[in-house]
Amino acid sequence: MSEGSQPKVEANILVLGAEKVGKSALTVRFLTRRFIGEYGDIESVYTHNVMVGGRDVCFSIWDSSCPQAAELQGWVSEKQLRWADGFVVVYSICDRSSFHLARQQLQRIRQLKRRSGSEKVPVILVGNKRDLQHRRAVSSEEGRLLALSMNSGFFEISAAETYHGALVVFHELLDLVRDSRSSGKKAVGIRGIVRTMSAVFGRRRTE
Ligand SMILES: Nc1nc2c(ncn2[C@@H]2O[C@H](COP(=O)(O)OP(=O)(O)OP(=O)(O)O)[C@@H](O)[C@H]2O)c(=O)[nH]1
Repeated sequence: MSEGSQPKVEANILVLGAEKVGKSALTVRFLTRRFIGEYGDIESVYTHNVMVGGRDVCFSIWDSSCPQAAELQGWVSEKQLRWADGFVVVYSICDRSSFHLARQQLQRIRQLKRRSGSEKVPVILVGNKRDLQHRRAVSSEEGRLLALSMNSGFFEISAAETYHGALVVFHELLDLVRDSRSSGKKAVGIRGIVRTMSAVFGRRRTE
């Protein structure tokens, strides 16, 4: 099939994280290649059509706003979880409390996704504001270890400094989403084969 006639890839991406970590800055940088500086607190879903690796991809990106109430800070709603194919969990390397919140959100995503039977969950942990080294409060090692423990991807970027960091995060997440879809199909395929085999052999044993 020529590349042109391949169906468009759709990916719903939920961007999570504490207040002021740079969720909007990361999202807008990916959408527009630009860093604006100040963003409204409005929660938005953006659609972004782009070619990735020769494929037509439609990203829907939900730039979530962090719940105000402290007890809901680590909250990820079932609606958000059902909507999202992949997750970007953002913290600021200058803000330890945002790193702890990221851990809570990663745990909640895995817990809820496991309950729904999803083994592989496409998630990227992002340590933002890497340009503020003099104010660093979370080491790269801590970020890498948290990502490893949660079986998620990991990048330290600066949405303020470059477009490339944002690009890599969303493209890597797209790969994880496509991998999880293909392994999901394989799993169904394998389950289907096992069911057929057991139906055939099972029937023979009882005949
Ligand atoms: N130095 C630096 N500042 C950043 C970076 N990314 C975002 N900021 C600043 O951090 C502040 C918050 O950025 P936002 O993108 O609004 O953060 P947010 O997580 O969407 O914030 P809420 O919508 O309140 O949850 C703004 O003043 C941005 O200019 C970065 O990479 N480096």
